[in-house]
Amino acid sequence: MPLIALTGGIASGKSTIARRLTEHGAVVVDADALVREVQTPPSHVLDLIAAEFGAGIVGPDGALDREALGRAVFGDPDALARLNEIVHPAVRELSARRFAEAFARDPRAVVVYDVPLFVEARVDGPWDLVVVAHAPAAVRRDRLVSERGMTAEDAARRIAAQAPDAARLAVADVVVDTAGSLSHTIEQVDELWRRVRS
Ligand SMILES: CC(C)(COP(=O)(O)OP(=O)(O)OC[C@H]1O[C@@H](n2cnc3c(N)ncnc32)[C@H](O)[C@@H]1O)[C@@H](O)C(=O)NCCC(=O)NCCS
Ligand SMILES: Nc1ncnc2c1ncn2[C@@H]1O[C@H](COP(=O)(O)OP(=O)(O)OP(=O)(O)O)[C@@H](O)[C@H]1O
Repeated sequence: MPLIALTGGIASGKSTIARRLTEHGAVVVDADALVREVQTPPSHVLDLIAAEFGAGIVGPDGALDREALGRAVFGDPDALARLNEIVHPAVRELSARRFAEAFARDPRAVVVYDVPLFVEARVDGPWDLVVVAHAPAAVRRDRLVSERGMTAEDAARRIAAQAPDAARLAVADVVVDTAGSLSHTIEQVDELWRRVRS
């Protein structure tokens, strides 16, 4: 039955942790995927985004131009706040539905919500555990540059658009140290799984 929130800054290793938990049998609900789902046309959320940020934010195929919207919001806190106000309520509703569906299918399921903006969006819920993936911002910035091809400036803007490490650590029940080797991360996740399953 446990409902677990998994958060961490960008490139902190949440996906790595979520994948390992899936291998153990957890049901992972991915907030980034829910964001994409509520933005896929036909979509009331997409209509609101176009009304707020201009029709140029929607490509010729009718889909959201993510790069253009990213340029508009990362680096402009007011614009980002307006985007969040449009997107987050829809994601909140959809996530609650997904948790309920997972527990209806299997009341003993371990459901993990992979949610980057747990702190920023004040995502509330009856969490049994809050797990924070933690690697210092400098490590995450280097990963964004070397592995995702971002410029150092883009990486810094994305990181600055999120809560500081201390704010996430303050709400953690469990911290997974993701600054070391991948096998060190996996070992900690396996330990976490034993704890939630015992
Ligand atoms: C601005 C958008 C179009 C950029 O799309 P893009 O494909 O470049 O990035 P993607 O969605 O894959 O996000 C990658 C990472 O960026 C960070 N990020 C995304 N949105 C935000 C945000 N609103 N505030 C801070 N960080 C964010 C997160 O760490 C996320 O995991 C998109 O991120 C978006 O619509 N964001 C608003 C909704 C949101 O809050 N998403 C975060 C998940 S809860
Ligand atoms: N010890 C580690 N634990 C986890 N990931 C690591 C570690 N060392 C290096 N990495 C790398 O760091 C990157 C983390 O990216 P990942 O997609 O897992 O992060 P994320 O938190 O899900 O990011 P996002 O917020 O952008 O969705 C991966 O490329 C992963 O291989």
